[in-house]
Amino acid sequence: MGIHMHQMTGDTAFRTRGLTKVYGSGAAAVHALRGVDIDIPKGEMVVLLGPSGSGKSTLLNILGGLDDATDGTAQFFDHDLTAMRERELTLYRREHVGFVFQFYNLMPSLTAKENVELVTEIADDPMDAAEALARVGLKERINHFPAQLSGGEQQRVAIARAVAKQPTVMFCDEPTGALDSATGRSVLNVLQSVNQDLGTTVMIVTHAAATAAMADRVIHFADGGVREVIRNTTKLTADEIEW
Ligand SMILES: Nc1ncnc2c1ncn2[C@@H]1O[C@H](COP(=O)(O)OP(=O)(O)OP(=O)(O)O)[C@@H](O)[C@H]1O
Repeated sequence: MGIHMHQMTGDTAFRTRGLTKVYGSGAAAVHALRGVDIDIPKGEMVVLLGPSGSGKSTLLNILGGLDDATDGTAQFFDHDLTAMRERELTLYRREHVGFVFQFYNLMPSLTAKENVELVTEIADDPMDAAEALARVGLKERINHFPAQLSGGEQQRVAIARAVAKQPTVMFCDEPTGALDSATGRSVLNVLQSVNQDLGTTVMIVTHAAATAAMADRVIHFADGGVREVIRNTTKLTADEIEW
């Protein structure tokens, strides 16, 4: 496989087979993933639900190239993530992946625009930082520092930062976990528009079960495995879901 992965053949963004993750060993071993088989078509909005400790974040971290698997395979289009070395995973993350976490991870000493520019400066074909911030509704706030922004606004800066690199996929781990319901709704609205307008595949791990109504596909996790996958025939908008 080449260093650059611009060629992405097929319509399946992710395919895992027997994906297994064991942390530690011996008596202390934790089986976080016990043989996960999933297929995620490109362009979908996917929501992962399940009890605490069921393996959702572990799956997201492996698909995002942040962690390695113990066994099994995880394909990103026709590239095998589980066969990649650290350097290839770094390039995969840089070129294709946007991350959004519960706690926004913004640099406090940088403005909203500068926080986004941290990413656009190293991306291949980035969106203009101001444009990314306008897309998440922060046109008037680009020169504010994180401490001058609300939680929801800070999360939208984090989303703008992820979106600005024009990633193939966005992984969001509890993106609304620290937000009240109205603010959470505005963040989901932004993620929905990224998925619909830019065609970005979006995967959201959440404890907010109502979010499932926005998804194309809902994956229910339990005990390190997939318990059920539901495909929604109709989707609600972020404004329509009930919290
Ligand atoms: N770095 C690690 N070292 C050891 N065990 C870990 C590590 N990361 C996760 N685990 C364990 O793996 C299991 C799965 O954790 P994971 O974070 O994937 O679950 P989750 O479904 O995302 O949970 P939550 O909803 O609480 O975030 C848990 O038992 C957890 O304690």
